Amino acid sequence: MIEAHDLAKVYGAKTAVAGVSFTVRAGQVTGFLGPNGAGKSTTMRMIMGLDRPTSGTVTVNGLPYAEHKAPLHEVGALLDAKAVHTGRSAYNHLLAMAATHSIPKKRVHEVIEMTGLEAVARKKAGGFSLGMGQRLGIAAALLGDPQTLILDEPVNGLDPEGVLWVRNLVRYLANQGKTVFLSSHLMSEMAQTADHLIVIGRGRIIADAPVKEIIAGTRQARTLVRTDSAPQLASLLAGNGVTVDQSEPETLTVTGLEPREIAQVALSSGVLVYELTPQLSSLEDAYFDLTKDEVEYHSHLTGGPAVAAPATAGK
Ligand SMILES: Nc1ncnc2c1ncn2[C@@H]1O[C@H](COP(=O)(O)OP(=O)(O)OP(=O)(O)O)[C@@H](O)[C@H]1O
Repeated sequence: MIEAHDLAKVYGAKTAVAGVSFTVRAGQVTGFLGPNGAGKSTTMRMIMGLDRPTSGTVTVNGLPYAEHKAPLHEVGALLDAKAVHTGRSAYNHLLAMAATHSIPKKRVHEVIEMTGLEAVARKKAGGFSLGMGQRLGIAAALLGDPQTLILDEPVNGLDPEGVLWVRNLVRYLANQGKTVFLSSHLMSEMAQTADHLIVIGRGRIIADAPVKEIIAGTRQARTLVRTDSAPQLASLLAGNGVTVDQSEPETLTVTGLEPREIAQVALSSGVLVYELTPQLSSLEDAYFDLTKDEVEYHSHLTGGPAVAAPATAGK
């Protein structure tokens, strides 16, 4: 378990983390999501004792990281996949780490196998691709079979097979009762991987809830409507907080009304409707809604979540 209380980090005039409190629980995958510069890496570094908090506290399994006698058995972290001694082979790198905690060679072989590094284990880590470096970083994090895992952008640089592998691995570890804390910019990835999300924007927590609640809670109901009288129905529905977007001749997307209310309007005007489908909002939509006021560098999001402003028909 990870527990942060009023945790803050200020660099000169810059407040990177503005006093956050949260709990990351065992037995589930918790995603740490936020735009660039939101404070994710700084928070993770403070958890790992690599950055001293300006104020507040953070503990891992009940103690500050530095007070654990055998930290590799408590918490494994992937914070910077490039932080590997480049001249050493992957095997020797892991062996050297293992030696600091009297971890047997057998475990080194195990983590190499778990991370699919067998073929390159004797090669110098300096020549590794980004994806291989990520796998090695994850192998190192798993070495002490820790109760808590902290992975900063673990799918960064991985191919689709690697992404799937990370997803299955973290799920497996959470099912074993471990605490898994994972950061990512990839909202779609989080939707498939995490059970619970902590969303951070400009150093503050803006959501801390199960993924399902975040998806369900932030958007107004949207309904796909198919009708042979699209312009007529659009003008009947639009206005008073209801927006209607016509994407195809017989297709409308209605925001702000429940399907039953749309059907009622259509019925009372004699308009034929042949499909009414509630649209589930994606995590990407929810994330964009949550963070739209919290983005430090707006340009970083312009190529990101595609949330088209609905056009209002009939105006
Ligand atoms: N050593 C430092 N000195 C000064 N400012 C820093 C330092 N480290 C981070 N910051 C600033 O603190 C803020 C939070 O940075 P942080 O790296 O924690 O964000 P992040 O959410 O991990 O972002 P990204 O996804 O881009 O890595 C940013 O504005 C960053 O520029």
